[in-house]
Parts: sequence; C-alpha cells; structure tokens
Amino acid sequence: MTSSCHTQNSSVPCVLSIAGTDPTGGAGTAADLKSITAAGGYGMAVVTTLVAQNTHGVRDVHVPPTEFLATQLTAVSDDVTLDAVKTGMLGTADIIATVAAWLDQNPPSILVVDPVMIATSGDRLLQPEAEQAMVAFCRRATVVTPNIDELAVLTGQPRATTEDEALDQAGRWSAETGVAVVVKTGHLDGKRVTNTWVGPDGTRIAVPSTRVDTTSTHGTGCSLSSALATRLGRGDTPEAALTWATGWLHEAILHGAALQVGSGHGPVDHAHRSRRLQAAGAANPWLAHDAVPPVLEAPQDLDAPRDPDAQRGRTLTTETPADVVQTVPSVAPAVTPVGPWTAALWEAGAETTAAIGASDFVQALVDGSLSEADFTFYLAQDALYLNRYARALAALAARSASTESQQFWSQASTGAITEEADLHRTWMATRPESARTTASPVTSAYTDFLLATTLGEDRAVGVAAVLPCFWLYAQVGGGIPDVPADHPYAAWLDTYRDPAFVTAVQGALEQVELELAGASPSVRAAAARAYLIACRHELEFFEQATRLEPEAAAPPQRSAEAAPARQSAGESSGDSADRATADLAVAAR
Ligand SMILES: Nc1ncnc2c1ncn2[C@@H]1O[C@H](COP(=O)(O)OP(=O)(O)O)[C@@H](O)[C@H]1O
Ligand SMILES: Cc1ncc(COP(=O)(O)OP(=O)(O)O)c(N)n1
Repeated sequence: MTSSCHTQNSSVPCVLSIAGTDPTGGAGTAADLKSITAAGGYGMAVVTTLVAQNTHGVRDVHVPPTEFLATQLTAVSDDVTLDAVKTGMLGTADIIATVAAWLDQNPPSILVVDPVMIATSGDRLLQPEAEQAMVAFCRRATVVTPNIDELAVLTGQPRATTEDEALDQAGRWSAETGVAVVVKTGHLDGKRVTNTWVGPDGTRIAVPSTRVDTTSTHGTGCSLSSALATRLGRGDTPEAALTWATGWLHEAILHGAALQVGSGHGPVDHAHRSRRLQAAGAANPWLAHDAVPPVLEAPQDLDAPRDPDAQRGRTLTTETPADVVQTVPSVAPAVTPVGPWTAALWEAGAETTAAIGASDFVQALVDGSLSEADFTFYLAQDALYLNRYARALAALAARSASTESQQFWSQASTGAITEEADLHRTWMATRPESARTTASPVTSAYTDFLLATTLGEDRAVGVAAVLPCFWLYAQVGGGIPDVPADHPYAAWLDTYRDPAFVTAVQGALEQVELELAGASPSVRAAAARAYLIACRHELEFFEQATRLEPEAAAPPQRSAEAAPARQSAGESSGDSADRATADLAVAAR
C-alpha cells in the first residue's frame, strides 16, 4: 500500500532520481535533488553506482550488488506514490535490467531518461557493452534528454554537426518509438544553446537561451532532466516545463562560477534563483534611517564619510545575492550631471545604478536574449507605469514656480503619454493579452510613490523622485555601443539612445539642480532620499519580469489507488509510456 509523500491536493510533486553519485555535489543524485527542489518538487534518490569524482573527472566507480538496488527501489515504491521518475547514470546492463524490471511493476506517469554515457570530462559512465541495453531502455521513456553524442548512439547515426541534423535524427527516432526527445545543442558551437522538444507526431518546441562563456557546466544534463521531470510531474505542458527548466538552468549556469567550487569544471548554482527570490522578498527597508544625513548644507554632505552602519544602509540590503553586490563596478554616467547637486546624487545612487546595469534582466534585454514573454510583460507594465508617470510629471508642471519649469514638465508629461501610446500601437497591439494586464505590485508601489511624492511633498522632493526614470533609462540605452538591426528589442533600445531623449534628461537634471540649490537643507535631504528610493524602484521595476512564476499547474493527480491502476493486467510499461507521450503531445499542441 503506497501513500502520498505530501498533503492532499499539494502541487508539490514527488520525484525520484535513479542515478549515480557525485561527492562534490555537481552531478548525479546530488544535482538531481537540488534541481528537483529548485523546480518545486519533493526529491528522492535511489543510488545505482558510487562514483569517486570531482570537478576534474572520475577516479573510480563502485557498483553495489543489484539486489541492493532492487531493495532500494521497492523501499520507495512500497511506501510512496511517485509523480515522476528520472533516470541518470545506470552504468551497467545489470543495473538497466534491474531498473527496467522495477518499472514494469511500478510504471510512472512521467519517466524522463537521461541516457548518461560519457561525461564531458571524457570519462565513461556506461559500460560500452551496456549501450544497446540503454538504447532499448530509452523506449520506455516519456521523454529522453540525450546530448549530441548520446543522440548519435541512440539513433545509430553519425554525430550530428548541426542543430538541423540533430533535430532530424531525433524526429525520425521519436516517430519510430513514440518517445519524445529533447534535443540539446550544448555540445554544438554557436552563440545560442537551444533545447527543442521533438514529439512523435512531429511537434517541435524550441526554447533558446544564450550560451554562457563559462567552465561551470558540470552536471548540466543531470540538472536539466531532473527539473524537466519535476515540472512535468507537476502537470506542466511540455512547453511550460521545458521553458521553465531551460530558464532556471541558464541562471544557475550564469552564476555557477561565483560559487568557486573546485578548480576544474565547476557545478552550476542550483539555488541561485531561490536565493534571488528570497532577497527580493526581504522586508528590510531599502535605506537605513541615517543613510542620508538629516540636513544637507552642501553637496559634499551627501557623500561625506559616515559611520559603517550608515554605509551599510546604502548597500542593496544585506540579503541581496553576494555576487550581485560584489561584482558591481561604479559606472560613469551616460548623461553627465549638470552641477554639484546632481553630481552628488549620482555618486550616492552609484551602487543601485551599477546593479541595474549588472542585472540579468537588463543584460538579457541588451544582448537580445530576453524571452519575448518577459519583454512583453515588462512592456505592458511600462505602459501602465508611463500613464501614471505622466500624471506625476503633470503635477510637477502644476506646481512649478517658473514658466520655463512649467513648460518643461508639461512637455515631459506629454512625452510620457505619447511614449505609452506608441508602446500600445506597436509591440502590444499584436499581443492583445498584454493590453489586458493590470499593474503589478512593483509597478503600483513605484507609481504610488511617485504620485504621493509629487503631489504631497515639497516640490524639490518630487522633482528628485522623478529623475531616475529619465537618468537611469538613458544609462541603460547609452550603455550599448551599437544595436544591430536584427536585435529583437532595437526599437526599445533606440528610444533611450535618441538624442531627443538625452536632451530631455539634461532638462530634468537642470530642474533638479535648480530646485536643490534653492531648497532648505532638510528638504534637500528629503529630496536625496526620494532620489535613492526611486533608483531602487527602478531596479525592482526592471527585475520584476525575472520573478514571474508561470501560472500554477494543476496539482498532480495521484492517490493511493492511482499507482496500481496505472498498469492493468497484461499492459506493458511501454504502452503506458506511449500513452503518457501521447497525452503530452496533445498538451504540447
Ligand atoms: N555554456 C552553456 N550556456 C548556456 N546553457 C548551457 C551551456 N552548457 C549547457 N547548457 C544548458 O545545459 C543543458 C545540458 O547541457 P549539455 O552540455 O547539452 O548536455 P550534457 O550535460 O548532458 O552533456 C543544455 O541543453 C543547456 O540548456
Ligand atoms: C553520477 C554522474 N552522473 C552523471 C554525470 C554526468 O553529468 P552531466 O550532467 O551529463 O554533465 P557533465 O558533468 O558530463 O557535463 C556525472 N558526471 N556523474
């Protein structure tokens, strides 16, 4: 009698990894458990082989008796209902036969097979005489995740040298076996790495990502297949599951080197996403109460050395991931300050400005690898933001002390609404669902802050609060030397590099310089605080698309009775896997 390993209706799928070990934690069961956890599952592991390895390669492999493997497997299945199973290193024909026999008795609704054969280090992880047993084993899967070399063995074809060749090989094999294939181009050259779900009916779902120039790729295949199994086990469609797994792994690879684990091919940072989200959810105030002195008599007071606590208060909160804080160099302004007060503001906000430039979102926007879905979300929020920003600028126009200031803020307000209309006319018009979006918590917090400040605080405070939107966008736009014509977001980037926009930024800087020069010392301090808070709102605004969770999938369907019912008398596990594949193929369409 099996029972669920979690509460009823929980959307936490129970996922079993059947794989070898890596004592340095980058590959095998260790990587699988970290990936399953990161993907939102409850991870379990049955060990096939004990591998003495590190980031330089494999030293030795110990294979425990297969009787013990069988005992481990039944210990799990006698007690726990599984939502997905992932297999990794199986090592020998005997192990493959033992796992296959267990699967016959306990067919899972999702079986992801990573046909591990040879590690990137060149070490063999599957005995040569077991290759054909692995090829046959793959036919049981819902989906297999071979690298380019493993795909060649699987299909009996020469190693593919292009993505198209690999897709053709996978397509033919999938049509013949009824098993889906994820074609991974990590082992090919090219600026992009694409994972493509190839279904038996010819379905192709391509999920591209930018190739990261790093040696921290140990265990990427294990991690991708475990995350995929978890998202499928959770009820995601193949497209949603592969998109999530690819995006999450990309972030993990990007930040793997910062872990500094080992001196060879290091592991990926499986937990980077969860640490980033944890930092984003921290309730710490963004500024310490003494980050800005209570009065600013002169511009240098803003930059004067303060006690260490106050200095800490100006960092991006102590919970910000260490590698974000440590790798931000101070940046030269793309639009130079127009006087001592704006120069002091730039210095005071330098850390946040640098963090914006270094953020994964802005980097992906600038290099063009940002997914269309994330850009569309960002743009829809930007349109909502601009509508309210225009009102804040109009409030400043209404409160202006001179005709020149009134003209400047009125024109800026009109410009913001025109920009919003342009966004709707172009990108969003072809994506009607984005026009139905409402303001996110981040967008609302920012615009509420701007409206409250421009309407309710001293005018100088309001003027300082609206400055980052001008200045920091010019910074992002001006940070790119050239935008190639085929860049997917060229139109957006060009807007913020446009000389007319740079002139508007200079106008805003002049207004801030004027207001701060004429304000009282305590109002100047409040203005500096407002500027720094608005800089932080800008960072949050950019980053918010990287915190989007796809819509929750249906909780996995399972019950104590469900497991045996999956294999009725006489039904082969192959049939069961075919049905699961067919279900997935339907979901993919
Ligand atoms: N340098 C890289 N940059 C970005 N993504 C990568 C990189 N290397 C691997 N990946 C990701 O890891 C996945 C698995 O890597 P790959 O090297 O193709 O397989 P394996 O680890 O099984 O040999 C790829 O499909 C891709 O999503
Ligand atoms: C125990 C164990 N299983 C699998 C691998 C290979 O890992 P993989 O994810 O295919 O990535 P590389 O390390 O080969 O890049 C392993 N090393 N150990």
